[in-house]
Amino acid sequence: MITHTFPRILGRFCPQPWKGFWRHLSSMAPQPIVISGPSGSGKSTLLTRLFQEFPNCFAFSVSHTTRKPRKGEQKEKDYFFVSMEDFEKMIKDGLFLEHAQFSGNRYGTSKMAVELIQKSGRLCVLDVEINGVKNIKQTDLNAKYVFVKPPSLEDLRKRLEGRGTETKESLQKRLDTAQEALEYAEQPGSYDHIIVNDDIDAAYSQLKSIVIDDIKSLSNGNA
Ligand SMILES: Nc1ncnc2c1ncn2[C@@H]1O[C@H](COP(=O)(O)OP(=O)(O)OP(=O)(O)O)[C@@H](O)[C@H]1O
Repeated sequence: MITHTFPRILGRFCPQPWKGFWRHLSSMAPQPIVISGPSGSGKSTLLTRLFQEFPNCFAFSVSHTTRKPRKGEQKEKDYFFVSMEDFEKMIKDGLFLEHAQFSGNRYGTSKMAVELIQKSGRLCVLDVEINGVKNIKQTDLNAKYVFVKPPSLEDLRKRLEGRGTETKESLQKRLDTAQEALEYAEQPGSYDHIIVNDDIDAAYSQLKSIVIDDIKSLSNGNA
């Protein structure tokens, strides 16, 4: 029931980009949502549903990277492409919320990227792995931390196999990493909300209840 009535009520209030004008000081902006969980726990499935139900309300922050743009990638839409020298200067100046290195390239989420979204009148979503969560917690970003938990490691294995994206090695690597993420999530205070993604509809209702006040506050800011 809730699933069917919410979109009708809130769809009217969500800001359109052309209407969007940030009327609050950034300190009054809705909290960014940091979502984390083992690969295959269902983050993308849940977020896709949320973004579809509330179009123009959410946006992912754009990361900085030192890797070269791939064909079709757009500057400042897919990534902020920067040199290694500039990236390292940004680290030194404390401009990143979190950053990491993969295959010789650096990737990071800057404070500016989050602020740009807040100024556009959308709720910023950061989909990050466990180290990203730990790093962001060291900063002054006032975020909501949400963990998406699979019902069990066995379910997680089945889902990853069912998704058909993994080799035997990458599947095992993801399951090992999952164990670490689950242990961290069990520590008191690690997350504000833990969603057990057993039944997808129930998990989605829970996610929606976590962000619904923020969606309403966007509506008020743009009314
Ligand atoms: N509650 C659920 N019941 C059964 N299958 C599910 C459920 N939630 C998600 N799935 C399926 O599990 C698989 C993994 O989900 P998804 O790709 O959303 O995970 P993810 O956490 O975003 O992973 P990654 O971090 O690797 O992108 C998908 O095939 C999805 O359809």
